[in-house]
Amino acid sequence: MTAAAVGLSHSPLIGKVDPAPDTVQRVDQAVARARAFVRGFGPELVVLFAPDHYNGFFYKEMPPFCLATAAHAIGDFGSGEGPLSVDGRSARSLAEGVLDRGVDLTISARMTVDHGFAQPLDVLFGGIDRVPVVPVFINGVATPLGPVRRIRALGAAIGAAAADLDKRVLFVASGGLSHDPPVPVLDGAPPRVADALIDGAAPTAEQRARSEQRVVQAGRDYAAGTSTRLPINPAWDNHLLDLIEVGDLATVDSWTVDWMAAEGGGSAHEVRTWIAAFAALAATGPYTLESRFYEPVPAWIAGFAVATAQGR
Ligand SMILES: O=C(O)/C=C/c1cccc(O)c1O
Ligand SMILES: [Fe+2]
Repeated sequence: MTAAAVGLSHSPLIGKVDPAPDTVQRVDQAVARARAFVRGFGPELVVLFAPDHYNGFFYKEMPPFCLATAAHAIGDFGSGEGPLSVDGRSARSLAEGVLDRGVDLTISARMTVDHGFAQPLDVLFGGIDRVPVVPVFINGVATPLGPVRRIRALGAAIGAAAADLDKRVLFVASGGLSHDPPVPVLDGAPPRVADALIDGAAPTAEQRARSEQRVVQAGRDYAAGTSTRLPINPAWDNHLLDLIEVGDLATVDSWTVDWMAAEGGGSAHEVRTWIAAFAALAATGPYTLESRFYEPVPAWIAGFAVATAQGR
């Protein structure tokens, strides 16, 4: 088995609230490099770790993480819509391998996913149905969140299980790094919002447009420097990238949930996808970071990072 990994921040604001052209150009270059890396690697299977933003997972039942044997994307913010090409056989085999290794995995035979999954598939592969994929949802917003060491354990179990597949496997992380977008919070939410977060009744087109517009406005406020939300934290973001670069993921085991949110914002826990993906790669053997890009992009409400790593 050969393995590689790509970490890629996502933002639904890309193309909607854009930063200066030179920033877009630098990001485009980093993404083009990641795309070339993926083409060169030629994955037979992609294990995609991504969060959800109350489009597929709700408080009625909110697992800390969940692996899909089938999935479809809703197409929020103009991202890809429709079924993902889930490799059901590999998905079941990974699920068994993870459970055998003592990590209590939830599975979904009909996962609903949003831009968190669709954007990296669109960006890296040109569509959501172009490559055999096993989607793995990692909760990064719905508190209470469990200790991050459990996410590293999940990643390590998935990596070890993937090593039994005899395939070229690419682990992809979607999300982070530090960012604090206006994602709703259940604690103290008015009854109408609480019901939506718990039951997940499909919003009307009008409601969806309103909530997407709220995020767009938040991006404009960040870009203008008038946002009252937590700023992007480049020092924290680069600290995580340093740990990933030197393969010292065990350090995150001592990070507390509250400290991560205080440093990186309400959605900083999307970095759990990075921790899972690189722990998965590390479980297959040592790796080398081939590329690393980082830039804070307030207009996208994202500490925006792109990294590629090759198993040795
Ligand atoms: O409100 C949402 O659905 C998501 C917003 C958002 C904004 C910026 C970066 C992200 O990772 C997001 O998920
Ligand atoms: Fe997100």
